[in-house]
Amino acid sequence: DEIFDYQHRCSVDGTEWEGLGCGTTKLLIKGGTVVNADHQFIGDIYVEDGIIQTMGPNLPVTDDVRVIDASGKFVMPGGIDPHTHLEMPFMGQESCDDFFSGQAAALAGGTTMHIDFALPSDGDLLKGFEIYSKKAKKSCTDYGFHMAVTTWNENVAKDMELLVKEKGINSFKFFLAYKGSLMVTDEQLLQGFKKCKELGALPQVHAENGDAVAEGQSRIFAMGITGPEGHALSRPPVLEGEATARSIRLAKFINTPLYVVHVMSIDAMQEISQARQSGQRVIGEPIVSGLALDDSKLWDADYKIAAQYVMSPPIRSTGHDKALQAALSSGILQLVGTDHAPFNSSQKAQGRHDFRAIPNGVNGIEERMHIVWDVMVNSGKLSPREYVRITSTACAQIFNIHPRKGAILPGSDADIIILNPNATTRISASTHHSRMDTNVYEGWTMKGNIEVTISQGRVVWENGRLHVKRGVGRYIPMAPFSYLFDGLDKLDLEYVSSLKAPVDRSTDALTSI
Ligand SMILES: NC(=O)NCCC(=O)O
Ligand SMILES: [Zn+2]
Ligand SMILES: [Zn+2]
Repeated sequence: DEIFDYQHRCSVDGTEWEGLGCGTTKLLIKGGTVVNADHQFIGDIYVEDGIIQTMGPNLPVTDDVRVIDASGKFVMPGGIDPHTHLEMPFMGQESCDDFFSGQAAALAGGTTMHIDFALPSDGDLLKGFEIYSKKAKKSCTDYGFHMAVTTWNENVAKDMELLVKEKGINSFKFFLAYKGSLMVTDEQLLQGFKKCKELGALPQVHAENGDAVAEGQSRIFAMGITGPEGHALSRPPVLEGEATARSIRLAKFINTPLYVVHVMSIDAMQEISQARQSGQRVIGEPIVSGLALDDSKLWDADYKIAAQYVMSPPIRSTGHDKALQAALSSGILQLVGTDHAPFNSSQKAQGRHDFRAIPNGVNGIEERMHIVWDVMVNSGKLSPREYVRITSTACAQIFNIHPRKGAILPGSDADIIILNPNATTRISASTHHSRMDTNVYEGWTMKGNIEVTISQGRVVWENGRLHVKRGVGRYIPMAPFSYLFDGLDKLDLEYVSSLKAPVDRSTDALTSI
């Protein structure tokens, strides 16, 4: 935590804050281009008590208000990362960013909220939720949870109900990969989908065929390929396409909406495209590494470099990245996450002689907003408004926290970023705020810099300095039955009425015997 530059301490509303500007609870962000997902205008935003109060041209200002000049810059909702793994126990390691360091990194990169995946503890969902809630007490920004379901029994069903009705959970992730640990069978997946639908919770899938991955790993290892490149070779896109197609079809059979996390390949993206074209409610989430990187580094002769890029589903060969970008532009895919699952080089060293033991995961929580700006907006593939939609608003809508989050509107939380399109950003492990000792975007240089991040109405990132405090991050409960569930009952009725009438056999020969 010594990396953070605390200038002074002060007390505001009984809370101790550290850092420059920490005492300012009244802010006027002046003259910027204010961008929402559906409209933009040049004007001011007035913030007080952590809430956006008013917006418009030339708002009046009093002496006790701090004015931030945003002319020539974009003023946008803070990023919401729908997919992170902080302090995650996984493959014999624990991801090296905790809820403080990971969130501090997020704030330095313009992300003001994230949704982390809480894992069950020995299959116990409630216990897992409590453990994660405790870990998150050190939070310095707002967060929510998805809950993973890794087995099926009566207790799981009961816990799901309690988590949705009393604990603010409205999404559950099912792993179709990681055989022998997190993976569920089709039967378990079906039961989970049914329960999700009943509760109005969104099922999410990690779509890779875990049985086939295990087979692929044995095959590639037996060929003498033991290094990080073996990871990509052992779980090709066809296995992601298969599991994506299977989960989409099972979701159709149950008539539930579905969210496919970390879409990494053309194969998976095309399945989502086809389902959406047929009218099925499927959400596709690409992640930054899939949009911006290719698999070439997995073949680097230096193990430390190659192992950094090991994640699942794997980062694919050139071509998949461009296709995913295009799918995002055209609306086939809806929002961008990171799957920030940071394992540093000493943790990655665990798989030095066997790629199957390399902890899976890459960094991204701090880089997402900049890389997506570069890859999608600087390239002309998306407008700033669309950028806001895929980095913030769509996530808030899907997880039912809009317009509290994901919007610059009177009454919304004052989670705001100021992006200077003419300034330059350079990404490096030597300057980032995550605890990772490497960065998969090392050396990436781009036009556009998030100069200011405001979280809960306070300036937490400014002039290249973080001003954050443990424990002020709030758990944001998420209500069930988002817009994705509207009208599902009508489709259920349509299904029932489409069934051909059953045959009356009461008078046939066998019955009368
Ligand atoms: N993706 C990855 O490699 N690690 C995190 C766990 C997961 O999301 O599957
Ligand atoms: Zn996953
Ligand atoms: Zn993940």
